[in-house]
Formats: sequence, C-alpha cells, structure tokens
Amino acid sequence: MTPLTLRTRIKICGLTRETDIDAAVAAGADAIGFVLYPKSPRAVIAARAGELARRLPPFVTPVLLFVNATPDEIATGLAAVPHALLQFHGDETPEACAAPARPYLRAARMAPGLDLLDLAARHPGAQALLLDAPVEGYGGGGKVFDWSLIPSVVPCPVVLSGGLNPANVIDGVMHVRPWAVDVSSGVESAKGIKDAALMHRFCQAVREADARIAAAADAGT
Ligand SMILES: O=C(O)c1ccccc1NCC(=O)[C@H](O)[C@H](O)COP(=O)(O)O
Repeated sequence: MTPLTLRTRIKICGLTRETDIDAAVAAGADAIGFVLYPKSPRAVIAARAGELARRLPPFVTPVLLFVNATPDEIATGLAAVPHALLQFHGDETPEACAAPARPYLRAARMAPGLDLLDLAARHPGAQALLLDAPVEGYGGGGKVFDWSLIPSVVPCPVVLSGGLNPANVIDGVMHVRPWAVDVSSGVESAKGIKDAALMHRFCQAVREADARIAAAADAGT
C-alpha cells in the first residue's frame, strides 16, 4: 500500500485508564485512541479523554474517535484534547469530516463492493484511511476482514485495523504493508481494559514484521 516503511506506526484504541496509557506508551504505541461514542463499552466522556491525554508524552498522538457525532460534540472533544487527531468511524459525510478543519482518519468498513479508491477520492482531506471489519456497532469488534479486498495501490496512507492481535499482526503487516496498525480488542482482558503484556507482545510483533520486511528488502526479494 505505502512505499516501504521503516517503522510501522502503532495505534492502540479504546483506552480508559491511566495505567493502560502508561503501559501502551512503554510498549511503544505511537497513538492512543479515545472512544467518544457513548454507546461503546469503551466510551469515555470528553473531560476524561482530556485527563488521560494529558498523561501522554511528546510525540505520542491522542486520537478522538467519533461515530456520527454532532459538531458540538466534536468541538467539546477538541476543547478537552486540543491537539488531537480525529477519527470518524460512523456514517459521516466527507463534508462533516472536513468541517472541524482538523487532521482526520476516515474509517472504512471493508465489505465486498466497497470502492476504496472512490472513498479516498471523496476524502482528499483525510490523513489516512483506517480499514476495519464491518461489525455490528460500527467498530471495535475484534473481527478480521479479508485483506485481499484492499486494492494494491491506495492513494493515501492506510491504517490496517480489525481483529489484529499479537498472533496475526505480523501477517497483516507483511501482507498489507500499511502505514500503521490499529488494535483494540486484541490487547484487552475485558472491554476497555487493556492488558500490558498483550500490548507489549503486539508492539514487539509489529517490530518483528518491520525487521522481516527490511531483511527481505536487503536481500532484494
Ligand atoms: O471500540 C469501540 O467500541 C468502537 C465503537 C464504535 C466504533 C469504533 C470503535 N472502535 C474502533 C477501534 O477501536 C479501532 O479503531 C479498530 O476498529 C480496532 O478494533 P478491534 O477490531 O477491536 O481491534
């Protein structure tokens, strides 16, 4: 998807506790997602996202995830976490995603028939497309989608998501070569409760995939 990446970025999503933030950062996460969708079992309110985001060190990006939120709800989230990247995970139109005039990720539910190139064209302002499995409740369902649905060339960075875990993320990175990976369920002990050991293993597995890709490039294969 993306030209050879030396280091696949890692986003861990759906954190609700300080201890999980610390463990995710220690494991090597580049971005931390806060779910501002009240129907999610991982939901936090904006003020809580602000508290948790203040714990992040420099160069670890907070991401605010919305599902069909109102402009007021998005503004409230941004007031609490002013430097956040936005993630739109619902049925938002391109105009709604662009309206806050902030960098954003557009989630795509990867079902047969989805035209990813058309989606990318309709979201010229998206920093990346986040490819997720189609699940009930919009996301965070821990389901893997068929990676062969991804076109060989996508004209923007791709975040591979949906059912990743320490056991399958090497395959995912090597198959898709995404700019970044995103995980929630696969590093949890319960919904919204992250497991430090699983986060560590997940990040190590991504680094292993990067090393294998670099070795293959060196070998000219
Ligand atoms: O986490 C949720 O509950 C959620 C609810 C509604 C929309 C999106 C949601 N989460 C999205 C994510 O956590 C990730 O961006 C991604 O989909 C990975 O989820 P998972 O398959 O659980 O690893």
